[in-house]
Formats: sequence, structure tokens, C-alpha cells
Amino acid sequence: MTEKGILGPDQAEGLRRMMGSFANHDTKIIAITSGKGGVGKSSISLNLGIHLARMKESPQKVIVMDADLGLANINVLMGIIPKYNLMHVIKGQKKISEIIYKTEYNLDIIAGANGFSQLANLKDEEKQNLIQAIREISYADYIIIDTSAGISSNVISFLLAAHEIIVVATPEPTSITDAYGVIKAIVAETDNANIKLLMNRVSSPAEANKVSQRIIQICGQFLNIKVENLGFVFEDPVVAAAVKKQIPFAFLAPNAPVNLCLNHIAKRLLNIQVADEDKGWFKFLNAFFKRMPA
Ligand SMILES: Nc1ncnc2c1ncn2[C@@H]1O[C@H](COP(=O)(O)OP(=O)(O)OP(=O)(O)O)[C@@H](O)[C@H]1O
Repeated sequence: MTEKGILGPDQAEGLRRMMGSFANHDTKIIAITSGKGGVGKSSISLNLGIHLARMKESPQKVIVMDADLGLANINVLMGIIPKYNLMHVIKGQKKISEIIYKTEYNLDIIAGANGFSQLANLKDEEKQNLIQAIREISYADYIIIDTSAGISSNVISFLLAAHEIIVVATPEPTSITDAYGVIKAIVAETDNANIKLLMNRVSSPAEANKVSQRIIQICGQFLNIKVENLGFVFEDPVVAAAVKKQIPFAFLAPNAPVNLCLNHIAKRLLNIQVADEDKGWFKFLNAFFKRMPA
């Protein structure tokens, strides 16, 4: 597999071996990625993390890790400035356990490193050490890794270290082709990635379904991989309002459509049955999510 991929065979094999020992504890690692930048990865990573952490039926202990080492912004979305970030771990100045920041939103974060673009391409050893350090965090139910966009060797390493990969795309043609590109790059490294597709910024469930099914069909046909349809998130002005206020939209407007969508997605990840709601288009949406093919 790795002859076609970005990582060298030794590095890919090292990561796979490391993954074997994830079985030591129950922490599930989800990497959230995209081909194109600016499709909503960070917004979704943070707010999906909050939905999982606050799930009524089964609250989860969640850490959101900002793995963007050039343009990190998870902490900016919450208006917090952690004293330490991933760069301190990469430079060997701190252990990862020392940089985990407990937020008021019932989830912990590991901040990325802003403005370190010259260091954004980590050496193989630094990557292995970082992934090993993440692997050793055992108190969380979920670690959500918000990667940078595109297909760099850093990104691919984080994706290979995850149990599940969520590829975020929007219905724009460039985002669709780039989503296919990132899935192709993952398949070039591994035969058994668990890839889920999340369609963001859609105007209707029908649009989401049409675009998602097209990507899933092409991946099946040309890459011989089954990509799961995880769901969709509406285009919603609440997202921009939340960014400006530096309050996660899951908190700012819990009943906004965008949160109904993310709550359903969190339930799908947790295998929780979606309950019927009693009013208006929420009922329609619930019915839609229930019918949605995997
Ligand atoms: N569902 C949505 N509805 C409306 N606006 C959205 C939605 N999702 C994301 N956005 C907007 O898109 C922009 C990019 O979002 P975000 O920073 O989360 O993307 P990203 O993929 O993490 O970007 P980058 O690749 O730069 O890291 C932000 O201005 C955000 O407000």
C-alpha cells in the first residue's frame, strides 16, 4: 500500500504497529479532516466534541486536539489562550498531560501552535513521539483530532493513528473533488481505514444526500472503499455569530438547526437511537436522519 502513499513504508508500518496497542484502553480517536481548507473542520470538531461531552443519554469525556501546527484556532473559537500548546510537547518542554486545558464547556482541549509554520512539517521521530504521547492519554472516551486541511505527511500520520476518520466537505465542486483526493490518499496508505463523510453547509437534506451519495459511489467504484454517510450540517448564520463572540455555537444557540444536526451525528457515533421530536420541521428532520442510509 505504502509504495503509492506519502509516508515511507517504515513510517507507515511503525504507525500501524503503534495502533495495535491502542487496544490497551477504550479511548477512541477520531480524526476530522478535509481536502479543501475552510470547510468547517474546526467548528465541527469543537462543537461535535461538546455534543458528545453533553450527550443527555451518555455524557462522554472528550478532548479536542488542535493538530493544525501552522494556523491553530480551536482555542480562538472559545476565546481562551492556553499557556502551553503542542509545540511545547514537540520541543520536549512539556508532557502532553501537562498541556491539556480544562474548559468551562465540559471538554478538555489540547491547543495547536499558531505561527509555527516553519515547524509544521514534523520530522518522522517527532511525529512518532507525538502520536505515542496521544496514545498514552487514557482517561478520555474520545479524542477528536482537528487536522489541517490537505494531504501532508503530518495529516496522513494523524489519520493513520485514528480509529475513525471523518472527512468534512461542502457541496462546492472544489470541496467535493478535494474530499475524494484526501480519501484516495488515505486508501493509498491503508486498506482498513474507517472513513465517514460529513457534508457541511448544506441548504437542504436532499442536497446533502445527493452530494454525499455521489462521493460515496465514486469512492466505492474507483477506490474500492466503503465510505459511511455520517450526516450533514446546515448552513447556519449562528456559526459565524459564534465565531465572532468566541463562544461555541453548541452553547450559544443550542436549539439552532446546526445543533440538531450535530446532535444527531454525535448520536450516530455513539449508536444511540434518535428519539422522535414532537414539533414542526424538527420532526421532519428526525425522520430524515432515521432514514438516512449508512
Ligand atoms: N455550517 C456552517 N454554516 C455557516 N458557516 C459555517 C458553517 N461551518 C463553517 N462555517 C464558516 O466557515 C468558515 C470556516 O470554518 P472553520 O474555520 O471551522 O473551517 P476549517 O475547515 O477548520 O478551516 P481551516 O482549513 O482554515 O482550518 C468560518 O467562517 C465558519 O464560520
